[in-house]
Amino acid sequence: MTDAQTDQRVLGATPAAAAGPEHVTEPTAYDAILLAGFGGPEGQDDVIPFLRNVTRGRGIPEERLEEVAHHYRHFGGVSPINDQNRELKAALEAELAERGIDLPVLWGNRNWDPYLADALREADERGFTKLIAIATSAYSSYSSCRQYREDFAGALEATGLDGRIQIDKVRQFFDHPGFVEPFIEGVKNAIGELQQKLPGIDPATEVRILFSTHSIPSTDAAKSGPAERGFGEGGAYAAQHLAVAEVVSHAATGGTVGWDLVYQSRSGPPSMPWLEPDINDRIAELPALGIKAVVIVPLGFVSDHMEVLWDLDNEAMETSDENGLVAVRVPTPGTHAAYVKGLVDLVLERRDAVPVDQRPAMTSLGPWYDVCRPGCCENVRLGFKPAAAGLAP
Ligand SMILES: CC1=C(CCC(=O)O)c2cc3nc(cc4[nH]c(cc5[nH]c(cc1n2)c(C)c5CCC(=O)O)c(CCC(=O)O)c4C)C(CCC(=O)O)=C3C
Ligand SMILES: [Fe+2]
Repeated sequence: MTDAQTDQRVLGATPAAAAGPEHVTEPTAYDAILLAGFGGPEGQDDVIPFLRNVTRGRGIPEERLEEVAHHYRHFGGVSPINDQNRELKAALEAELAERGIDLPVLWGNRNWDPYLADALREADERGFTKLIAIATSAYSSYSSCRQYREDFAGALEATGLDGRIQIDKVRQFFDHPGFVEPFIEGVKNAIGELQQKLPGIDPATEVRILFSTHSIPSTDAAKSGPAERGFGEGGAYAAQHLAVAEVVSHAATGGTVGWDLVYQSRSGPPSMPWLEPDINDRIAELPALGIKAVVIVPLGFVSDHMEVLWDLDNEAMETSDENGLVAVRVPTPGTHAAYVKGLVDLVLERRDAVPVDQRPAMTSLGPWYDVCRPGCCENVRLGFKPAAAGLAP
């Protein structure tokens, strides 16, 4: 580093940036990939214990738990999420093998068996000490980033492997082409499908694209992303979704079709503000605007799990129907070849410390940080707990 660069870094640096690099500049010899999932029940007896795991200490009303239990019960008490992660693991292994990359994939969940702690015990038995985690979550917020990091720290503590195993995490990948391209393809296909179903429909005036993501408490949203970067009320969480929605809309329709960012799956008590508008409320407003059909894009999710199957395919479809709208739901990335390839690219980018200007990012917000900044994605209600894969607190 020249003196000028050193000076600039010191003078221009926020305290957080001074605490360590945002993007790694040294390669790391990882031993294995840790695929970190949410977890879900696999039978009726698992439903309540799973829901208790997810909501412990979170102030989620009992009525909401009963309602969500009913969603799982409807599908035999089985969430599709674990099978989807088994398929993703197999697809990653096939992609790694094809590219001649010797990195085993270990899978562990935050909220259900196999747990993160199980994956860490397996790592230890196999002599692995450096893991690179891929969480099945693309955006920045407490629930979608920091909570995974806290659960890594909790699992290290619970297994006594803290200090012996290092867990790093690939950057939030909301604007990585591997995540974004399947949505672009999906929106293009969905508009074609609507034109078949409703011959003569004018997408520019009669179709609306609804980009849907998980609602989160407004206080969490405001604190999402690095503490030193102001993103306004919705924080990095809303800013990232808006930026990706803009890219998808432009690539799929040339920006000719109107769109909204909407939220789903709100769960806190009514007294607590969560991000809005709810997808169902927005759908109900559309007929008055001359809209005849909607494209529902599960932009906040990586697979067709319960929030997608119930809250979109069931509820939002029904609301569309009640409002006389034809609706098509776009697939999530799932095991789309571009997504699987993209996740492997993210691991290699981090392993090899690829320079920032050579990292793919489809919005001006990225490529996102490798190392979460101090205070990143705070949960004001819960305070800071120890978290791996980032700078303290
Ligand atoms: C941002 C976000 C994502 C996307 C990022 C990511 O994917 O990580 C996500 C994903 C998921 N959420 C899921 C399930 C649940 N989430 C709940 C509760 C909550 N989610 C929240 C946020 C998010 N959640 C929040 C702020 C709460 C309130 C409690 C708290 O403050 O933590 C509850 C409790 C009942 C309820 O309140 O709904 C359940 C059962 C499943 C599994 C689905 C399946 O089984 O197929 C998945 C993938
Ligand atoms: Fe959730």
